[in-house]
Amino acid sequence: MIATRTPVIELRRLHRFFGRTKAVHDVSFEVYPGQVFGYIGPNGAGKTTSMRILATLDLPTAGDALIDGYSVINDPDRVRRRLGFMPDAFGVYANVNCREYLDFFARSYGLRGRDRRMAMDKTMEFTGLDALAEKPISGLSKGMKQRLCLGRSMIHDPAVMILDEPAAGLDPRARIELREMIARLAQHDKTILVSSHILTELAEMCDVVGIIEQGQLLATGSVADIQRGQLTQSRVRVRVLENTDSLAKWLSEKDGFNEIVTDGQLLHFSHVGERAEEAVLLKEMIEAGFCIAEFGARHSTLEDVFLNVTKGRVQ
Ligand SMILES: Nc1ncnc2c1ncn2[C@@H]1O[C@H](COP(=O)(O)OP(=O)(O)OP(=O)(O)O)[C@@H](O)[C@H]1O
Repeated sequence: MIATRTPVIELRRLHRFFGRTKAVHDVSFEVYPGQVFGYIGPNGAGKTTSMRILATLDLPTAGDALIDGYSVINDPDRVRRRLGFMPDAFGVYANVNCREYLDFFARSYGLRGRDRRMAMDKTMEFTGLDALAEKPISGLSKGMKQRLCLGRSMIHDPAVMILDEPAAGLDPRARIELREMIARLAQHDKTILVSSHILTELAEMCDVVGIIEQGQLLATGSVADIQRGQLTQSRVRVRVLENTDSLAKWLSEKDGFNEIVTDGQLLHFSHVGERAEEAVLLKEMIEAGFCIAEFGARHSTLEDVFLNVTKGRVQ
């Protein structure tokens, strides 16, 4: 999706303190139309607190949050109409089937007559729940309950969806299905803020990520942006046509290249530093007379980035 310049979700120096706990401490970021923003952090990082403020369920201690330009403090009603919130806990409703459950939320959003029926049909079809319309909620699997919860948060066709740890507790198949649904929502021009501590899940579905810990946003940007902004650890693999041991000795005399292992024509080593240093190293190897047939580095995954960024700061 191509981002335009007006953000749909905006956090402006958001703070929320509970006594001495700084649950959210000076967090600012923007999400643009059609983007999927991954909000990543360990337990207790402040994700739910910020999302609850965006959903107008709590107020900030300082700062503001805006949906489509409307402040959660000054214009909560307008915010609610534009926003669908999927909380991390599914509300329990005894003796209600899927259709009745969605119908209740459709009516709560003021949908009447034909509009309500159309919204129900669309939501059931989107979530794949049409076959289970008459099934009591108590008999649904966790994955189906999550679909229903997603359905409830999109019944009024909001432009913005806030999804708090939607993948938590799902089996792998249900996770894949959820991921596909989120991708389809983005294709329908929804702007999505989705939280998780399951990092690899978000890497595949998000355009942008923000890493939060102890209430503070440590990094935002695309995964590649975050990697560029810091030193990364790489495992480099080199194939040299001859003199592998000489190359290993030559390399061991340089700073910053460790865990050197040779295996026939192959040489592996670790490198912590800027990516550009590896390109310089390759040039130096060739200039030193080594016949390099292959040179490649294994890139960090989002999980690596997360671990790197939050290193030593997890609560
Ligand atoms: N109502 C509250 N009263 C007091 N402290 C709170 C309250 N809500 C949250 N906190 C504290 O604020 C911090 C942030 O919590 P929050 O639930 O936002 O984190 P989270 O990133 O969503 O974590 P999780 O993944 O565990 O849901 C935690 O230290 C939590 O104990």
